[in-house]
Amino acid sequence: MTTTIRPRRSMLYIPGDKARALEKARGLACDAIIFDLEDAVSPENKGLARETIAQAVAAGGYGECELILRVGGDAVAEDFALANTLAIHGILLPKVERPETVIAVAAKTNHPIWCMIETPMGVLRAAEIAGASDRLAGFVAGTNDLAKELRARHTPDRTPLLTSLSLMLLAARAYGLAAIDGVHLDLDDLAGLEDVCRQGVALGFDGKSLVHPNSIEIANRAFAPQPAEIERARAMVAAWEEARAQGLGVARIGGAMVEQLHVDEATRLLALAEAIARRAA
Ligand SMILES: CC(C)(COP(=O)(O)OP(=O)(O)OC[C@H]1O[C@@H](n2cnc3c(N)ncnc32)[C@H](O)[C@@H]1OP(=O)(O)O)[C@@H](O)C(=O)NCCC(=O)NCCSC(=O)C[C@H](O)C(=O)O
Ligand SMILES: [Mg+2]
Repeated sequence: MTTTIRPRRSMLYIPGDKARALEKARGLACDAIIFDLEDAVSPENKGLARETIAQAVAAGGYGECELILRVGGDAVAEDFALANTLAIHGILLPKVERPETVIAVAAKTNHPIWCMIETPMGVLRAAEIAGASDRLAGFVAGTNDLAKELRARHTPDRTPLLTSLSLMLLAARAYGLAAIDGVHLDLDDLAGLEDVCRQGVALGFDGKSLVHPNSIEIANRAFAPQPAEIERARAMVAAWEEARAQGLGVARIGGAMVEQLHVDEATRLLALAEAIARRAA
């Protein structure tokens, strides 16, 4: 069995007023682009950013990339007006703290909705937010705002953020939503980026939000199923089919017991690997 699955290993933010970066992104291997109208754009450049994004999206050339518009800051009504004219795959709402925000936005646009969880209230109400609308596609962690609001430090192991990240993930998964990890601050620390990507995978995130092209390859590699995992998933499915053919409800590979739930996860992993391979081709 193969299920439809969309790789979201790498989501690259691009400030909406940076025409050169929007152009460069056409040749990048990220799974998604977040056109930013919030924190990365100064209030005086918001108009320019809207125009630049509109031209870039109309010109196209982003291939299979999922295109998402982050609205926000001042003049948010104009951001929604723009979103409704664009051929994009979703809008991202910053600093969501209550389900009513999602419900109100669902009435304003037909695009799938993503929410940034990046405040203490957003984390505490993540489950209510996740269940607010069937138009919700996923959560993106805003670890910078979160650290600021918590008065936490950015430590290499991210211990101060783990409770918030886990609560956000629990809520996302409870409602079948995607979950994307926050950005890595130090652009030159690629070893550190690799470590936090591994941590994000272990926590259960689907991918990582990024601010620079130099981090795409690392995120793509980390959030893709690893060769050993693919091999094991195939072995699991084969062992399971053999067991089922004998009327059994449990199988064994090596020292490990295999039940339906393990096969479900192996099947998801294989579908993700296939989707990534299709994209690379
Ligand atoms: C961080 C940057 C300001 C660094 O810019 P710069 O020093 O100019 O980068 P480089 O000279 O190394 O750039 C090399 C080339 O790569 C292109 N580039 C750079 N960044 C991007 C990008 N994000 N997307 C596409 N292309 C990019 C440059 O144009 C150069 O190209 P070329 O001309 O061919 O050499 C900059 O990277 C940047 O602006 N990044 C995005 C910042 C951003 O969007 N921030 C907001 C989102 S993060 C956030 O808000 C988190 C969240 O809300 C939270 O709370 O945690
Ligand atoms: Mg933020």
